[in-house]
Amino acid sequence: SLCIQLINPNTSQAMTEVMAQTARSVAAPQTHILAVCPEEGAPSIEGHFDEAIATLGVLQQIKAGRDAGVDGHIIACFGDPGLLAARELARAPVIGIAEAAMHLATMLATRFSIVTTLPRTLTIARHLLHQYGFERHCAALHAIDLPVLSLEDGSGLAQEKVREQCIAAKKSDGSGAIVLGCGGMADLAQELTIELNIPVIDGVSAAVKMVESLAALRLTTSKHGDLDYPLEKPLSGRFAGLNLR
Ligand SMILES: NC(=O)NC1=NC(=O)NC1=O
Repeated sequence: SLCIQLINPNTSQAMTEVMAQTARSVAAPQTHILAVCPEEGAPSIEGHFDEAIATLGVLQQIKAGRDAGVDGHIIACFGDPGLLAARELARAPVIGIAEAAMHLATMLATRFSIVTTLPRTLTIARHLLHQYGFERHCAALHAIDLPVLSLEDGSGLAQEKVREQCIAAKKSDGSGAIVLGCGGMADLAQELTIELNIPVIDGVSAAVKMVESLAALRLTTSKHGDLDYPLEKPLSGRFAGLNLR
């Protein structure tokens, strides 16, 4: 059996639960989802500053998962915060939900659109497209202009805005698939795929299946070169716990 550590980099338990439920709904029968979030940090991640704060918590969770011997780690925030640092620390695969969703979209359509939360996080999504080499595959990016935690306020307003933006994107962007740009949207993808009749992709689900695939192929994070374990040095104070030895 497989154990996949699902890390919500923000500290909102409700969002962790939404992702965990979606992850478990697509996981293979023998796959266990261990859903965690940092003990301290930001309740939502909505910019470069929040991502910097969240990265320490992500690394602490990666270390804990590594010590627990998990078979893979998922960074479940659309900025993929700390992804490469996490890959240095980890032995098992580390998948970010943005890269996972983007990869799947490129296998299903020649162009995809992204629907995310606040306009200021569009820049972060653009940076990831550049980093992953998907700029030419992304036709357009849209924001619902609501904060991340509006997805958890129970009003359904954010969910309706996501739906409206997806419908508009399908009509206007000339893209054949849509990537949902927030971990908190994980539970919306399947219904929207049916209603819009195009692939609407959630990165949490995509990442679960990618970790399962990599595990089945016995492929793990390369430790040759820049993703080798961090050089050993006396980390001090709150960072001491990140020493691998
Ligand atoms: N673009 C985003 O909404 N990123 C996110 N912030 C969070 O706290 N979780 C996300 O997925």
